[in-house]
Amino acid sequence: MSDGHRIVVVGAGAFGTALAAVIALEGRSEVTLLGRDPSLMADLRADGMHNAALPGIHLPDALQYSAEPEILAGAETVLFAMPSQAQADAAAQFGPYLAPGSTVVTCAKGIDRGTSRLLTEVLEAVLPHHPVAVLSGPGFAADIARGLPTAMAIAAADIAEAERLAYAISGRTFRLYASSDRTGVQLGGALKNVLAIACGIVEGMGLGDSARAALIARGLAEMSRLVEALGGRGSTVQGLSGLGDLVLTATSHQSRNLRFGISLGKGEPPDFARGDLVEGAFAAAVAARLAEGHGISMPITRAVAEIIEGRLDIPSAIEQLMTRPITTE
Ligand SMILES: NC(=O)C1=CN([C@@H]2O[C@H](COP(=O)(O)OP(=O)(O)OC[C@H]3O[C@@H](n4cnc5c(N)ncnc54)[C@H](OP(=O)(O)O)[C@@H]3O)[C@@H](O)[C@H]2O)C=CC1
Ligand SMILES: O=C(CO)COP(=O)(O)O
Repeated sequence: MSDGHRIVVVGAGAFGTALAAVIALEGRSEVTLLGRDPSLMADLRADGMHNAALPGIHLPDALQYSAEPEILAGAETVLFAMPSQAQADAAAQFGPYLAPGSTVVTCAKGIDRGTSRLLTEVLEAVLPHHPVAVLSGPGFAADIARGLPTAMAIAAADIAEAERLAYAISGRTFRLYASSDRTGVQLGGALKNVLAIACGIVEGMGLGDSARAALIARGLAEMSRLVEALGGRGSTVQGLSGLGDLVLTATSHQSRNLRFGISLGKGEPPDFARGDLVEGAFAAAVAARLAEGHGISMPITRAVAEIIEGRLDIPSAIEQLMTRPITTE
């Protein structure tokens, strides 16, 4: 039975559809998936399946679909599940329809490229009268939508708000842990994508699993330095968003960021058969710029950014990383 909490998930891609499906499966909150394409939403309603984003996965009967932004007026909580670089536009587009005081949760894993700002800052600038929370952590959309056990983090400035959201969104297969560190939780998601690309390069070049483990551990140190520099808690990235998500995406071929890195490592053009979104390819340069601006060392992130921009070849990047001055851990 629903507790009467109403949630709208905006963005009918893989993650938005999976989140809406898993919330509907539990039935604790009423949930509507809001997409921009009316014909897609009509097809989802008719077929109970999103063949483009989540092929072969049945969506729960309780899930409702809409292409009408007016539906937002009835929601206490709104999840923004579009890509990072679309979050500012989405806030401008959907903001006027939001119910007063409703909470907006960014579910994207990235940093705004145009402004180098965190997504919470981007959303707060456009939606100053709405609390802004962050959902991030390890979980592939297909696993979540299939009802496989998954755990993620949800962060709000007010921990009581994070706990309220965790309860409203969690279910038997999808478990959210509450946090008050929005900076740590969102940077954990954004930066792990950059490190997954690095691990893909290592895999594509056949450099071995030991190199991958070193990247994961040293990458985690980079993450926590940037989190602290931007006012978060370094220890946050030792949790689900950060280490948890890095282990997942640095090792699973389901990850688009890992697959992109593998292509780079093999010297092949990336295979974007379905126009795959590779968030780390946007985040690398922004994170490297932020690190430089704050005077902190993020050599792996910087190398990934320079490789993607074509300013550094992979053998030189490896040489640079391996010949840095010997230091303490
Ligand atoms: N896929 C996954 O396993 C996971 C993804 N994420 C994160 O979720 C985010 C989205 O990824 P994912 O769902 O995979 O991406 P997809 O490419 O599958 O879907 C993105 C969706 O965003 C919609 N969209 C784009 N711009 C806007 C806009 N301005 N307003 C409303 N909707 C918009 C698109 O709608 P349209 O079709 O109308 O253009 C599309 O449906 C990323 O940041 C990703 O890192 C997080 C965890 C897991
Ligand atoms: O963030 C994800 C799982 O937690 C999805 O990773 P990719 O975007 O690399 O596919």
